[in-house]
Amino acid sequence: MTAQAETHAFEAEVQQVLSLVIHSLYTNKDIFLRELISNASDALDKLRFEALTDSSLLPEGETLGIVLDADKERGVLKIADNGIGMSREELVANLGTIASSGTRRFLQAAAEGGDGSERPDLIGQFGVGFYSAFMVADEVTVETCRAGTDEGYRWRSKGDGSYEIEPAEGLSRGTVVSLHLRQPGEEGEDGPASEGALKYLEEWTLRDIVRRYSDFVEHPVQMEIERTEPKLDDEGKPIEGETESVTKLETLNSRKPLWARPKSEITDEEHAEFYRHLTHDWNEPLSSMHFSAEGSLEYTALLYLPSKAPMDLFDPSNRDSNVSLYVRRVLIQKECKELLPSFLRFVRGVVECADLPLNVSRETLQDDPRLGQIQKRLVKKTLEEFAKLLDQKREEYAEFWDAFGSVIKEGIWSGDAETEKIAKICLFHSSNGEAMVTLDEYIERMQEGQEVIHVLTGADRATVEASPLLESVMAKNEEVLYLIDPVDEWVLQRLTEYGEKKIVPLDRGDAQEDDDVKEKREELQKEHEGFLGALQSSLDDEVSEVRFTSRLKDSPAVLVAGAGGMSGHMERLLKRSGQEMPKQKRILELNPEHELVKSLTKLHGVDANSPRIAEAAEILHGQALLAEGATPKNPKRFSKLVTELLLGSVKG
Ligand SMILES: Nc1ncnc2c1ncn2[C@@H]1O[C@H](COP(=O)(O)OP(=O)(O)OP(=O)(O)O)[C@@H](O)[C@H]1O
Repeated sequence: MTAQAETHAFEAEVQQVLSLVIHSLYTNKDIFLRELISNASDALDKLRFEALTDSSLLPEGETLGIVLDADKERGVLKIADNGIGMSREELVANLGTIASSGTRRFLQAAAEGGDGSERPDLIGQFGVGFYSAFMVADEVTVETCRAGTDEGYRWRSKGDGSYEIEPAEGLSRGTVVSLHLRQPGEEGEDGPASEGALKYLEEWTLRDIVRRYSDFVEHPVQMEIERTEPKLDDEGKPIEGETESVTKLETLNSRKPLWARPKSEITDEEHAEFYRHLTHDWNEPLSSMHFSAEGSLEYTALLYLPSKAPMDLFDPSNRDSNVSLYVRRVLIQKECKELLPSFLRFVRGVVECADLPLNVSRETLQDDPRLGQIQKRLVKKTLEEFAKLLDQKREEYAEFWDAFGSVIKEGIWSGDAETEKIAKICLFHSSNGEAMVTLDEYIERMQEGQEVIHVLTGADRATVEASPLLESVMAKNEEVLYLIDPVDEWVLQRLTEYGEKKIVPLDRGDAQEDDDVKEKREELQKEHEGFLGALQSSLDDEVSEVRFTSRLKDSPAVLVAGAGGMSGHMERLLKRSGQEMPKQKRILELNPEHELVKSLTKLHGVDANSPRIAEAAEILHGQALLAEGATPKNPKRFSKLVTELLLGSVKG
C-alpha cells in the first residue's frame, strides 16, 4: 500500500455477495467476461450520451472500444475501455457498496436457491456483475479516469472484505480492469483445489466467449493477436519460404446489433443470447417480436417476452418500461418509460428510431408525441403476440399468464390500452374445470337463455367454490368465472361487459331471475315483511336490508352488496392493505324455500317478540360470513349461540 492509498471496508452486503460469488454461486465462470464487457460497453454508451451535450468529452475522430489484453507471463487479463470512467466518489459508490435495491433480494434469492448452482442467473439480474470477476481472479485492480477530469484512481481488492483506493498518475479517460487470474491448484476457501483460471489468457478461449456472449455488443471488442505471416519484400510482395511474427489488433465480435439484421437470419440461439445480454435473465425468452416501421416515423423494435417472472415484477418503485431507446445507434435511455405502459413493464427489448434528434434529452422525451406513436404500436404488437401465443401455444401461454397475468390486467384498470383487447387475452379460473378459460370460450359455452357472464370474486378457488352464491346458477348448468386474483376486484370496475354481454358479479345487485320466480318471491317478501323487518332491526349495525332471494338452493342465507356496492372480498382486501374506509353495510338475503327460514317465519307469526328471532338473525349473518371465508363479527358470541342451539336440539 502506498502512502496515499486508503483502505475501505466493503459494505456488509457486498461482502456477502462477494463470498457467494467467489465460493459457490456460478458454475459457469466464463460469464465474468460477459459482465465486464457489458460494463465497459455501458461506460462507452454513457460517454457517447454525455458527449451529445458536451462535445469536449469525446474528441472528434476518436474511436470508442474495448480492448482485451492477456499477459501470460504475469497471469493477468485486462479489460480496457475508453468510456466514461469513474471519479473517486463513483468508485466508492459503484464498487464498494451495492446501491441497487435488488441486493437484499439477491441475497435472499441466493439463499433460497441452495448452493446457487440452480440459480446461475442471479449475478447479472441484481446488478452485481462486476463482482463476478472474483470468480476467476484472486486480486482485481481497476484503474479509471472520469471523462472531463484528469484525475485518475486505482482501486484494488483481493475480495476479502476490503479494498484500497489511491490516486494514479498518467491514466487516460476510461477504465482498465485487471484480473490477477487464479493459479491452478490454489485452494479455494470452499474446499477443493481449483483448476485455476489461466485458460482465460488463451486467445481461442477469449474469442469463443466473446462470440458466445458479446457478439452483438456494438462497440468493438479487440485484442492484439500474434500471427505468423509470410514476410514481405520492399514492394509488399511475399518472400517465398520466409515468415515473420506479426501482431495485429483484431476485432473479436461481429458488432452488428441484432435488431438491425434481417429477421429471417437471426437464429433462436442468437435471440436467446441477446435477450440474456439485455436482461441478465438466464431463462430463454418465451418469444420475440421484431418489426420495423417506415414512412413518416422510422424505427425498428426488437422485443422479448420473458418466460419467468423477474423478482422485482411487483416492486412498486420499479414500474417503468424496460425497453431501451436508441437513436441512430446511440443508446439514449436504458429504461425508457415512454415506450411501453407499466402493465407491459416485463417486456424487454430495444427500439431504435432514426427520426428522433440525437440531442433529445430525457425531459423532452416525455413530451415527444412520436414516442406516444411508437408506444401505441408496441402495445398493439405485444397484445397481438399474446393472442398468437394463446391461440398456438396454449400451455406455454397458461404458464406465462400465471407469471404475468396480474400485471397485464393492470392495463384494464389503468385504462392504458383498449380494455376489450386486453380482456380478450385474459385467462380466468372457471367452474367448468381446472383449466383456465378465456371470455370468448365462456361465451361460446353459454346456455340457451343465459344473458350475462357470471363471475365471483374471492380469496381462492376453494372459498369461491364453496359459496352459496353459485347454487342457483350451477343448478341451471351455467358457468361461473372465479376471479381469485386480488387485482380482479379492480379489473371488474372497468370490465363491465365483453362481447356485448354484461359481466355480472354474483355477489352484487339483484339476482338474475325469470318473471314468474320474481313474482313469487315478491309475493312472499310482502307476506313476511314483518319478519324481515324484525331481522333487519336486530342486525341494523351490520346490514342495510334483509330480503328474500331466489339465488339460493341449499343454503339459508347469503350476503350480497347492492348494485355498484363493494363486495365483502374487496372490503377485506382494502382493510388488509391498511386503507381506511367507512363501514360497508351489505344486504342479507334469505332463501324462503329453506326449512330453517320457513320455521323462523312461522315462529315470528306465533310470537313476533321471541328472543329466538334476534339470535337466529345473528347466526344467519355469521354463517353467511363464514361461507365467504370471513369470520363472524363476534366469533366468541357466535360460537356460544351455536352451542346453545345445539344443546337445545340434543336435549330435544
Ligand atoms: N468499465 C466501467 N466503466 C465505468 N463504470 C463502471 C465500469 N464497470 C463498472 N462500472 C460502474 O460500477 C457499477 C457496478 O457494476 P456492476 O457490474 O456490479 O453492476 P451494474 O453494471 O450496475 O449492473 P448489471 O451487472 O446488472 O448491469 C456500474 O453500474 C457502473 O456504474
